[in-house]
Amino acid sequence: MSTTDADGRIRSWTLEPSKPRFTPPPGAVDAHCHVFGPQAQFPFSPKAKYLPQDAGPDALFALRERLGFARNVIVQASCHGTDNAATLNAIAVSNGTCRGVAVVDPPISDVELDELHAGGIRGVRFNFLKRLVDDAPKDKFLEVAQRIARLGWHVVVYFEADILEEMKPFLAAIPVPIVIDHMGRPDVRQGPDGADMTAFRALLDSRADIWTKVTCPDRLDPAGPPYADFVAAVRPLVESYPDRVLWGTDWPHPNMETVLPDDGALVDVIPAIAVTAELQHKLLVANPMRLYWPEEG
Ligand SMILES: O=C(O)/C=C(\CC(=O)C(=O)O)C(=O)O
Repeated sequence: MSTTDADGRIRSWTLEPSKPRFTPPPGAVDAHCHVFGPQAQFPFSPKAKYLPQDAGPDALFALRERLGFARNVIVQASCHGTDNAATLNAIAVSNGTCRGVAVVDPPISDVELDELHAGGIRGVRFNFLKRLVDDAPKDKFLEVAQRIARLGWHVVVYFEADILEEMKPFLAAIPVPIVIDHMGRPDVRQGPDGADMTAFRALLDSRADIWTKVTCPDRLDPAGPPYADFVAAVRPLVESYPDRVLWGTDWPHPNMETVLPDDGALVDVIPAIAVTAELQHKLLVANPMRLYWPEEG
C-alpha cells in the first residue's frame, strides 16, 4: 500500500526491495525509470496529476547498485510536466551512466533541443494516458518528431491497448524510431495469442524500427509475483523480436497505490521472459546501448 506524507505526497515504491536471485550481465541498463524532484530543488508541475515524495538520483543509484545494474535511462515523468530539470540533474550527477527521455512543449526551439542533447537526452516522450496528461496533440507531436530527426533521437510513446487502432496512422507518420512503453499495456491474461498481443505484434510487424519495453508486470498482471500471465504473454514476444526489446524497473512506480512492487521480484522476471544468456544480453545490454549510447557500439 502506498503511504502519504503530511503534504499529501505519496510514496509508491518500497524502501526495502529484495535482492534479486537473477544477476544481470555486466553493463546492464535499466531502460525505464524516473526521478521525482527533490521537490525543493525541482518543483512539480502545476498540472501534475499526482504528487509523489522525493525519489532523486541518490535513491535511484542505490537501487541500481542493489539490483545489479550499471546504467539507467531516465524517462521524464508527467508530474514534472515539460520542465526536464530534475531528469537533467540526475543525468548530470551520474558520471555518464544515465541518459534520458524528455517531455517537451511542441514549440521548443532548436537551440533548446541542442541543450537537451548536450544534457544527455536521446528521445522525446508522447504520453496519451488521459489520467496523466490534459492533451496529446498528434499534429504538434508529429512536428516535434520531424525536428528531432537531425539529432538521431527516437520517440517514446505511451498509450493503452484500447487506443492502439486509432494510434496507427500517427505512429506510421513518425519519421524516427519509436519505442512503445509497456507494450501498449495489453491485457496479458488473454495470453500470448490473445487479441491485445496479436494486435501489438501486427504493429511491430508494420515497421522494423518500432521497439518496445517489456516492462511493468506489476501494472499488467494483477496476480503479482511470479507474474505467470505476464511471463506467458511476453516471453514469446522477446523471442520474436529479440533486437527490439528493452527492459526497465519503472521505479519509482508512479501511481502504484494499492500494491508496492518489489523491484527484486521484478528483476527476477527477466530470466523467465528472456530465457537464454544471449536474449538477456540483448535485452539488458546490446539493445539499450544501441539506442542510448550508440557512440560506444
Ligand atoms: O511511468 C510509467 O511508466 C507509468 C506511469 C506514470 C507516467 O508515465 C508518468 O507520470 O509520466 C503511469 O502509468 O502512471
